[in-house]
Amino acid sequence: MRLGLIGCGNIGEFLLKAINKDGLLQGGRIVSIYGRREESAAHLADKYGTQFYRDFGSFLDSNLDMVIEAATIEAAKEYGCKVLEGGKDLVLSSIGVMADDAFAERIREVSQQHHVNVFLPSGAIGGLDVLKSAKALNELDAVSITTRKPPRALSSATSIDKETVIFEGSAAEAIKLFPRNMNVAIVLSLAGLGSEKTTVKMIADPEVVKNSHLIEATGSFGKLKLEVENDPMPNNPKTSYLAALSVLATLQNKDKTVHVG
Ligand SMILES: NC(=O)C1=CN([C@@H]2O[C@H](COP(=O)(O)OP(=O)(O)OC[C@H]3O[C@@H](n4cnc5c(N)ncnc54)[C@H](OP(=O)(O)O)[C@@H]3O)[C@@H](O)[C@H]2O)C=CC1
Ligand SMILES: O=C([O-])CC(=O)C(=O)O
Repeated sequence: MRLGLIGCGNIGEFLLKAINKDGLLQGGRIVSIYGRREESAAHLADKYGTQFYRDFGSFLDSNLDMVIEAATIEAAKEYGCKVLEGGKDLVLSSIGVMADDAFAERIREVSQQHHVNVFLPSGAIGGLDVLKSAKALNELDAVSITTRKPPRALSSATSIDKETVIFEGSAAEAIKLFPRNMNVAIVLSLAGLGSEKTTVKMIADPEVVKNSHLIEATGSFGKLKLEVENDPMPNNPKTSYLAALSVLATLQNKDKTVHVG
């Protein structure tokens, strides 16, 4: 499987190391990367034996089977449909882009037209399997996420010196205000009740070093309560290491014939 990568930051470099250096994706290799900053992307291309493209068209034409987006919501919006129209599967990290209903609808249409797949990894959270089962008979009643991060992981809250609730509202509002921290709320919305009905609480807490997410849900199945306490990525405290692992796991599982969960 020939993979292309958009974005050469934390998740991008994690994938380059895991796949191209450590061989953790059987039969797969990142052969092309697309980035904005030539100096860092060219260095990574050299380090991990791949080709760097500055021109998106040439990147897409480099005989790829699948493209992984690990950049930003804006980049996902700009390039997502082009990838699918080019006949390639797509893995999105910046899942917040799917909070835009018109864009999400377009992604569904284009992927059907071109017979390609879009993968939305569970990212920095879990419990999506429970929500999907719980709503099989439309009997999922409520879903919430409480995110607690150190202030330095929340760029808008750098001067906070005691535990502070910095946001309470819907997932739809949360992703607009915190596009680098609330992708989790949108994947949760997609698995459950949608971004208007999924409720979010964000806490900046100077006492913690981990990024924790508490998922709670109720329905005819009973109750869900799941908390992950994530170590941050070394170079980007906003991003949890689990988010990078989940992109790799999505790639490792995509062609399995026996599906778990
Ligand atoms: N689903 C989930 O649970 C999670 C999702 N995420 C999301 O995943 C994405 C990647 O995260 P992470 O790797 O930590 O982020 P980083 O900020 O470490 O890296 C992002 C990279 O994307 C590049 N980039 C930005 N815009 C473009 C563009 N238009 N074209 C090409 N490259 C671009 C940046 O380059 P430059 O240096 O030029 O800006 C940078 O190299 C983010 O959107 C993040 O919010 C993160 C955590 C959890
Ligand atoms: O990595 C995390 O803990 C969550 C995050 O930033 C996001 O969902 O955007």
